Amino acid sequence: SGWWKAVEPAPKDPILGVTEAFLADTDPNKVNVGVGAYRDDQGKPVVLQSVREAERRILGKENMEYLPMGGSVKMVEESIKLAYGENADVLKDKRVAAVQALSGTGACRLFAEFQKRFRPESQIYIPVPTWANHHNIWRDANVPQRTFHYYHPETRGLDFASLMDDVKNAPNGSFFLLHACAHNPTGVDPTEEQWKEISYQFKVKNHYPFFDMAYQGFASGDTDRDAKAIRIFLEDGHQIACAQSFAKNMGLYGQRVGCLSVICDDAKQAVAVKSQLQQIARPMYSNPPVHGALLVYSILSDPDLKALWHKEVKVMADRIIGMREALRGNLENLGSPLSWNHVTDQIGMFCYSGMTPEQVDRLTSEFHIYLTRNGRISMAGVTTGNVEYLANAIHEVTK
Ligand SMILES: Cc1ncc(COP(=O)(O)O)c(CN[C@@](C)(CC(=O)O)C(=O)O)c1O
Repeated sequence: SGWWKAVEPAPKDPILGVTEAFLADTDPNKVNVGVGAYRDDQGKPVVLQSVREAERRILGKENMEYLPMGGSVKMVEESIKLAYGENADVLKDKRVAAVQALSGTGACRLFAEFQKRFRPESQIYIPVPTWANHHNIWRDANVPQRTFHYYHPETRGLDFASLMDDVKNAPNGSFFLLHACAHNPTGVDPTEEQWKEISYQFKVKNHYPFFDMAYQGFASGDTDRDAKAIRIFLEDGHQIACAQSFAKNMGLYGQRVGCLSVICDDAKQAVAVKSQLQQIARPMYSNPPVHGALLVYSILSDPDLKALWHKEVKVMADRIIGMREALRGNLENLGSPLSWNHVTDQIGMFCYSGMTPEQVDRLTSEFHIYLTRNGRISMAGVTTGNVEYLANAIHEVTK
């Protein structure tokens, strides 16, 4: 007779469930290369110095008032400058409707709800593979999903030809989800030339580009370089939308700081669109949290803190690139019969190893190494201390 007796246990989240299993494991050699959260070479989480300095500066000065439904206007202004470039025309012309969001997830969800409300007949084309939660977000927003080719298993690279076929064959005016940089889970990004071709074809087809930029700065260490796809689409005159996250590039994971921006025809339309985004936020969470927004604003608006942050984000990116080289080198030194070039060709947080779910299961059961069953390795969890152990285990299950 219980009210909720029909409620079944939910399935484990394919990503966050890995962390739970890792934490439950008592083996001293256990390694977590599951969730995409940065760790230093000692395997410890990092709070950036720029963040600690920002905390010091706001200590005792922060109020506890409600933010507006659209969040911190000052933080949002800094955030879209980071995405679009300080001198972007769309900023000068005030054509960007932008609101603070609950990190990247919240920004994606706000857009999905906005898309459903104002383009009820639209669908969304999502790359294969993509971040697992993208499917949940557009499902819960009741936006029908289609897929488009992205990853090429044989080359472990981009299947550009098939991607372009799908872009050309989709109905005119289709919505596409694009990862701006550091594609999750494959680590495979289009080249600048390929982005230009994609942008051109989107013009021809009048497709709508929604960019999820969860790793700006984290991929190459350079925030402008990681925003290259967005800048190309802007130059070509596309009206894009962009979800930003400060979880990874500022290490503000649990502060839930992000931004959703939608480029409009003109300033008047941007005001209207922003007001509608706020209407969606109000019944969902009313208004976003203060603390993280103030940290982001403090860092991006202060030249010294911003310069320090740029240095720190490059240190994180460089450490990961170093671990890619180390992992590939160890695998090659072990005499692996497979090619591991993709470990260093891929970019950002993740290496899409190509291992099968069964091989992943063996890594976990025999070696206490935790990663998602699609073979994605969070390179941030690799250290000089565990890279040999990891390479040996991968070699054992793949040879
Ligand atoms: C492409 C992409 N978009 C958005 C997000 C959302 O992050 P945020 O809401 O914390 O800003 C992630 C995080 N993906 C992680 C790093 C964590 C997760 O799954 O939530 C991952 O391990 O894939 C992501 O990889």
